Amino acid sequence: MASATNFPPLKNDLLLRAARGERTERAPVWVMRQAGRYLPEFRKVRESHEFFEVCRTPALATEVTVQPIRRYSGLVDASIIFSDILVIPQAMGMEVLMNPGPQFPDPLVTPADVSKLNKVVDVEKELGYVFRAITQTRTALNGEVPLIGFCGAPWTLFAYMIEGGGSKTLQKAKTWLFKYPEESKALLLRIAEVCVDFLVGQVRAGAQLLQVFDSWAGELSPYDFDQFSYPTLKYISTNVKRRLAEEKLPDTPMTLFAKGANYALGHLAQNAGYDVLGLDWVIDPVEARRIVGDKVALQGNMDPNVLYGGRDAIEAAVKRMSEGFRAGKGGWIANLGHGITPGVDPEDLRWFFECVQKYSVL
Ligand SMILES: Cc1c2[nH]c(c1CCC(=O)O)Cc1[nH]c(c(CCC(=O)O)c1C)Cc1[nH]c(c(CCC(=O)O)c1C)Cc1[nH]c(c(C)c1CCC(=O)O)C2
Repeated sequence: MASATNFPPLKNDLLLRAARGERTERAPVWVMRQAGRYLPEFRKVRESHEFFEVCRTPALATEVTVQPIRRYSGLVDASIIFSDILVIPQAMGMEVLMNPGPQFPDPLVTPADVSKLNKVVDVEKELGYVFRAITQTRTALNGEVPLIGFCGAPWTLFAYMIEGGGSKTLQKAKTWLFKYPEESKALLLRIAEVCVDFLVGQVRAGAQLLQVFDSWAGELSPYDFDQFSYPTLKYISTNVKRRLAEEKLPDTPMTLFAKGANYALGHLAQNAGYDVLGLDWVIDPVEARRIVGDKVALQGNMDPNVLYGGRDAIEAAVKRMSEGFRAGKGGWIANLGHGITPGVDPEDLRWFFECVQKYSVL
């Protein structure tokens, strides 16, 4: 396997220091989905290339990953590789379309359908294009900011694979959990194994921080999260860290964004094995810090819709968020509480970055 070394030296390590729990001089800032449709330069690339074509073509993935770094040069402190969480179901043998949301023409209906998935997933073969995109992007970034790699969490991917796309109730995926708990746990573990190989490969290719997106964690009761999602999240952090050490790869900080699972914050901080917990906007920063103690860094958590409220609203929200996170101990990475949406004016996002730079100073 290709091992990427000798990248340009990193000039801005705020993100990595905050992820390790340091109270940095100001908060590093980036936003989830920062490479996306709110940017005209992204829409331009998408005019002539399908979504998954961009993911699979390292030169295009590099270009769109770097777009927000170029536009907001000096204001944004991290890049995240352009890809999607659904590349894992694809690697496992499922077809996924994006039109405009995700759609699986042949979702898993009953546990018998699991036999249709690839028995063994060779991530180098199936997802090598992500690794090549990471290596190219890391070179193109020229050390300006660190590069984040990511994957979807097993529960969220399981839900997509069974629902066949987005869903309001997750009725089909939950039917599996409650009707076929053992088969569900076995499939969740299979997905987790692919996540581990995929994340380790991303570090080998040049990713400097890893984020796991459990976007649908909040749909589970605390008990069911503990039964079905938590064990796979723990499995991922334990095995990624073990493998990185064994393979003498850099010890890489890991972020867990378990959206809506604020009921589990204390437990996750104590036991899940992640360096950073991502927060949605439904929890107050001071309260979140009180719950997690100084065990982890926190990331988040402005409501993405504040970006539609105009400059004064953005400034007031950033000021309040900064005061909350900076009042407590530990590291803080400023971000939104979920992805930025397509209708945001890029100049309003610039203002958000400027406000973070102003108000997060210690
Ligand atoms: C659930 C989920 C998905 N994908 C992802 C998640 C977890 C985060 C979350 O909860 O939002 C993660 C993701 N998707 C994308 C990234 C790229 C990196 C970045 O954050 O800039 C990342 C980290 C690109 C994308 N992934 C997608 C787009 C838009 C598609 C397009 O370009 O036409 C982008 C930029 C498509 C996508 N992909 C997915 C959905 C539901 C959709 C359609 C809805 C939407 O557009 O927001 C699945």
